[in-house]
Amino acid sequence: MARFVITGTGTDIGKTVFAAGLTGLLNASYWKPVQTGVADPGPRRDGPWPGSDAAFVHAMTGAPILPEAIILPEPLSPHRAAELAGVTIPDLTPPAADPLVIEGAGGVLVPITREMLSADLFARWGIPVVLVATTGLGTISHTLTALESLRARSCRVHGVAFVGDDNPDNIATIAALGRVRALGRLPRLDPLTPATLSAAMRTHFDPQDFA
Ligand SMILES: Nc1ncnc2c1ncn2[C@@H]1O[C@H](COP(=O)(O)OP(=O)(O)OP(=O)(O)O)[C@@H](O)[C@H]1O
Ligand SMILES: C[C@H](N)[C@H](N)CCCCCC(=O)O
Ligand SMILES: [Mg+2]
Repeated sequence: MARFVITGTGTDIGKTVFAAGLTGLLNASYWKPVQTGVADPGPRRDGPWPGSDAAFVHAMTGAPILPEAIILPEPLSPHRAAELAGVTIPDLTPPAADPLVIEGAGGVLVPITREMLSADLFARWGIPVVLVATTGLGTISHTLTALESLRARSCRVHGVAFVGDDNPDNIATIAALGRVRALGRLPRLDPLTPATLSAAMRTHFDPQDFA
């Protein structure tokens, strides 16, 4: 089985870019169960909604995209975006695809509902969790805090994937104090293209670490 949940130390930190890279590296399918901040494009096109994380992953990899369980227009936490849309979050049982890369919304404790946080869902799934973290100042506390939150909820922590400029001591410190595998580091790519992302993933990550 090669099924992984991609979560992060927060929102906007690089989960989708890393998830796209991992999806390509593993020849996996991709699933974003709850997407917020994306407006309905009208009659659903044959494919991911423009502006969604799934649309980015598909553009970067051409990978099979499994439809979101729910897409909400407000760029907010799922619990609040659903309330404002007047809907309830549906059942979020992962598809059976394998290999499969699942991307969470925002950081590890983002509320899916007012009763269930993202990490609670990941624990229920029992799928290994990859925590995406930045490399610069501030990441040590953010990452160790996220790891404690995941473990307190019995999530299966697979390792940390870093995004950003190299920072060997921050990475080593997090690995040691967090008792966690540093899986690799994805540099900030410019340009960010299917080719540069694929090359960077092959250079900085080992598929065997996800076997
Ligand atoms: N390795 C990278 N190289 C270049 N740009 C990057 C990289 N990682 C992230 N970015 C850019 O940073 C921004 C945020 O990245 P991304 O969308 O992956 O964040 P996210 O954690 O998935 O956010 P969300 O919580 O909304 O899902 C995007 O504009 C993305 O293109
Ligand atoms: C809108 C954003 N891009 C994500 N989809 C959702 C992020 C929720 C963050 C909630 C929080 O931690 O305050
Ligand atoms: Mg994302």
